[in-house]
Amino acid sequence: MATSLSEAYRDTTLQLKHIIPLDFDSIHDLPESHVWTTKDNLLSEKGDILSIPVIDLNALNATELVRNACQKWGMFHLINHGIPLSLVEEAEEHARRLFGLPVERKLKALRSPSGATGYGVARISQFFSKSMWHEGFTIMGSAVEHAKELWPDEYEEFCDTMDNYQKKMKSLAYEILLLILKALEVDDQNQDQEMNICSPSFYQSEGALQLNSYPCCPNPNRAVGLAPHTDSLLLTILHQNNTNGLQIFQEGVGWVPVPPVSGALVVNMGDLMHIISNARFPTVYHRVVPNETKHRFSIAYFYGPPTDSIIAPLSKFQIPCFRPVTLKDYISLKSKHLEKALPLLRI
Ligand SMILES: C=C1C[C@]23C[C@H]1CC[C@H]2[C@@]12CCC[C@@](C)(C(=O)O1)[C@H]2[C@@H]3C(=O)O
Ligand SMILES: O=C(O)CCC(=O)C(=O)O
Ligand SMILES: [Fe+2]
Repeated sequence: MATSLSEAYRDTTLQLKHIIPLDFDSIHDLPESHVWTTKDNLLSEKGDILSIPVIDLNALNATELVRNACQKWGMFHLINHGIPLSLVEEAEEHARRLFGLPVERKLKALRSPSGATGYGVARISQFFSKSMWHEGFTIMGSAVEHAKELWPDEYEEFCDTMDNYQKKMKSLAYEILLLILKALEVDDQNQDQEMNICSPSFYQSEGALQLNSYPCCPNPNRAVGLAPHTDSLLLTILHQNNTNGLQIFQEGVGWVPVPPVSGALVVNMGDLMHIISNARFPTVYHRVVPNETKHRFSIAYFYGPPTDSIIAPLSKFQIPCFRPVTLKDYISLKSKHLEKALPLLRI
């Protein structure tokens, strides 16, 4: 039996203090545990004029637009993506309902120290001495076990919405992946072969869903919503509610805000895409800054191949700059070395 994604994320080293979020409802001042002194808050001076491209999935020149956006930013806003707005709104509504529960209730669905799913702080928290102004809920496959802990009698609607959302995201992610392979000039003939490099059973990948909540913050300048990181898998599809906060880092430019575009989903490249594109596409280093007056919610879908797939630069690249790695091994490298995982694979 192949290892499931949640098994690959099983961790035996995490401690409970690295899982339980703050009880935001009862806090009126920023506690010392959440004050980040080293945070460089500097936004790019060109930040206002720089903006992440908006791409229409049905545009005739979508491939070229995706190629340029991926090369320059590793990120784009996607419109005409075919996901009904009603489904996105429904999922956001469920996320609000979940994070709005009293803390005792949310803690019933706490991620276990060795587990991958449920309520808790972001996994990367263990690498930082200060805590983030954030709470999350991770779903891999069915959410039913944790949903029952949150709402013993009325968990079904939540599960149905999350199932449906994941299913739609998965087919959209696949469509985007094909577009990206085209953008990388993998011709149709080679496509099957290239897909096999990613996986013999690519279509069985499950992906993961992360609901994020960043409550209003009493002192946003000294706090961090989500610390800078890159996403590990192939690509991420993000819905952000109408609240600023997401920023991406560009070498030589600084932090660039990614304000929400109504109706659009944000697509960003992850570490695995950086590998298969032989470093032609950057993996996006991003963070979230908190807000004093608006509560930010976001929903991220992480798309990747099955965990036993071998990840390597596409065969068209004659001088590969990464050595092959299975996703399972990459996950364990990343959980030990965070952003030093990718350089460790450099040839
Ligand atoms: C499939 C994934 C992707 C994960 C781990 C696992 C489930 C939760 C995802 C996140 C969500 C929050 C940021 C991140 C960096 C984190 O701490 O947990 C992500 C991470 C990754 O992209 O590495
Ligand atoms: O809230 C956001 O916009 C960012 C979320 C994110 O980066 C993640 O879940 O990996
Ligand atoms: Fe992320």
